[in-house]
Amino acid sequence: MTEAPLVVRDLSKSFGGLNVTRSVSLDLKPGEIHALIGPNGAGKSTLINLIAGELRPDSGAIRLNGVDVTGLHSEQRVRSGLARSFQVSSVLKDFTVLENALLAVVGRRQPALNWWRSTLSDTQGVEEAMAALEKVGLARRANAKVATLSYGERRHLELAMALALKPKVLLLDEPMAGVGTEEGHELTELVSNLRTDCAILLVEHDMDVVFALADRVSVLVEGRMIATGAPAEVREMESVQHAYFGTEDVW
Ligand SMILES: Nc1ncnc2c1ncn2[C@@H]1O[C@H](COP(=O)(O)OP(=O)(O)OP(=O)(O)O)[C@@H](O)[C@H]1O
Repeated sequence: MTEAPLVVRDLSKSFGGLNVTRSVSLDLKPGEIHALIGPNGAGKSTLINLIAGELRPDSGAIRLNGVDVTGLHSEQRVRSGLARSFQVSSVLKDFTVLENALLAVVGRRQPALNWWRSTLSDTQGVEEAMAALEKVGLARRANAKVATLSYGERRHLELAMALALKPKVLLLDEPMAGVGTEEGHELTELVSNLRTDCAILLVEHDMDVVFALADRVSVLVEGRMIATGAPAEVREMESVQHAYFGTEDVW
């Protein structure tokens, strides 16, 4: 049987005396959107950073498409089929939309020096970058300077840059943060359609978005994974209501 695109096993991470990730295990199935939720400070971003390779775990293992990537750098994980879209805007404002998407394509294919000169005449690269922009509805803005894009359009571009890496696994850390209601709906639909391209691990605080998108939900509380299941199922779990929701009715 083929292994799940992302398998996390018994992952642990401490900062000084603080155990932020405690023996966390997680499987991401092909084509699923899996939401990771939990209260502030539960360790969601730390887990994403561990999976992306920005942080090293103290123990445990991470496998991408059957390959153990625990000891690999983030760029090597990208080449193994992992991409992430950042919470903080990471696009180059003085470049055009197309140039930003092209940078992502080139970064995947040719991380060595001397890349930019060859990139400008790289028709296949341009086609791949345009295909990624098409996916997020930004192709018509390809030649616009990023500085002229709306905030929502920049979030679309960040997604396109992640997609240009042709990932099998996409990590999305609060993709809707800071966007308005209408743009939020658009982004939700867009993310929903990405299911056919890759499996997605989504960190999201907005429960409406979680319910609209997630096939499964995992709940992280104080560094421990306390529940995984279908959204409606997880919502009803007493342990989840007790540990995560406390006095607030966030659903
Ligand atoms: N580099 C670090 N050094 C020390 N402590 C850290 C570091 N990074 C995170 N922490 C701590 O680890 C805990 C988990 O943080 P993390 O950002 O992963 O939580 P989170 O669930 O993403 O929170 P939020 O929902 O507020 O973004 C917090 O107590 C945080 O202060």
